[in-house]
Amino acid sequence: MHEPDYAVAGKTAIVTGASQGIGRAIAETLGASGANVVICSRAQERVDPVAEGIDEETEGAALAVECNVREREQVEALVDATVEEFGAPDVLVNNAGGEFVAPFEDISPNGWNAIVDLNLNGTVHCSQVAGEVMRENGGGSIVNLSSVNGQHAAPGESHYGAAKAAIIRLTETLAVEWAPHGIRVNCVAPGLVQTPGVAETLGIESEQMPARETVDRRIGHAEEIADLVQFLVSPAASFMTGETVTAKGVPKPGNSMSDGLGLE
Ligand SMILES: CCCCCCCCC/C=C/C(=O)SCCNC(=O)CCNC(=O)[C@H](O)C(C)(C)COP(=O)(O)OP(=O)(O)OC[C@H]1O[C@@H](n2cnc3c(N)ncnc32)[C@H](O)[C@@H]1OP(=O)(O)O
Ligand SMILES: NC(=O)C1=CN([C@@H]2O[C@H](COP(=O)(O)OP(=O)(O)OC[C@H]3O[C@@H](n4cnc5c(N)ncnc54)[C@H](OP(=O)(O)O)[C@@H]3O)[C@@H](O)[C@H]2O)C=CC1
Repeated sequence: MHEPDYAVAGKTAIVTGASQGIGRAIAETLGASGANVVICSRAQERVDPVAEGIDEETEGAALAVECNVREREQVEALVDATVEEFGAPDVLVNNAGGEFVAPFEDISPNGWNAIVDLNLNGTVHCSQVAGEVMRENGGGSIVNLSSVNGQHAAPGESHYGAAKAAIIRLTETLAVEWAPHGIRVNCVAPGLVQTPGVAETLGIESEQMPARETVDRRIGHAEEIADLVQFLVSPAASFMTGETVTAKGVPKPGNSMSDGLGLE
């Protein structure tokens, strides 16, 4: 009888931006399933406790590395540290990302570059550097974090939306280019998920629906994105590459809008 295989035990996974929020949930989920997890953020003291928790409370092992994904040399050091500690990465989750909400006319060149650099170029650096090791090692699996903002327009999200849309096309292109190397590349596009970053950026502090009338779905949990990522990097998703999977919850009862986020 066939049983689905969601196993990641013994795999080596790099998760960027894992000091909190979705990245932390992904790292803890993979660790709980027995993966060796390498996590990074811009501050060593913020990733250390997460790695300690994974080491102490899960089957998996963890290594915490300070790495700003916008800096190519730091990404190279991250991958070097991974290889030294656990061997070649089997999994890369490009989760580090962020934004500020502002009208297009109020975004300075530096502000635009900061968001594109973090979300898009950070994904490029990590994919190129880790991808090289994966190719030499005979394969792997990459998951990129896009957003519903990469699929639909929303006011105040021009820079972030452009970067997250580009990540979707990058996912598709790498899936084609790296298929011969045994590397699957997929993407997840979450709707609104309760994280410290969202609380800070959008001022949403609780499970309550945002005040904005158009947002008609409940806010997601980071673990609901982590479970999807685990599926995508597992053997159960061996027939999937180049896909962007949206996870944005079901519309509230009685809602007649086809897109529950109200984004056009
Ligand atoms: C309900 C809806 C449903 C919406 C439906 C669902 C949508 C989900 C939305 C959630 C998305 C998330 O990603 S939530 C996670 C968000 N978390 C975060 O963003 C926290 C992480 N933030 C950061 O890392 C940073 O603050 C980040 C914004 C990337 C900038 O990094 P830097 O350190 O390089 O940036 P800074 O030096 O601070 O600033 C760089 C430039 O950006 C400008 N800048 C910074 N903040 C600015 C602002 N608010 N307005 C204008 N400009 C700003 C500065 O003035 C600088 O430009 P100059 O003055 O010209 O020099
Ligand atoms: N939450 C949501 O509603 C949604 C989130 N997303 C995407 O999911 C991902 C995670 O979001 P979320 O958990 O909400 O974000 P948070 O802001 O809560 O967490 C962001 C994480 O990224 C790290 N980080 C930020 N900048 C860098 C950098 N330059 N280099 C390395 N690490 C960095 C932060 O750590 P530190 O500060 O310690 O460096 C932190 O661990 C992002 O890509 C986001 O765009 C997409 C759709 C919806």
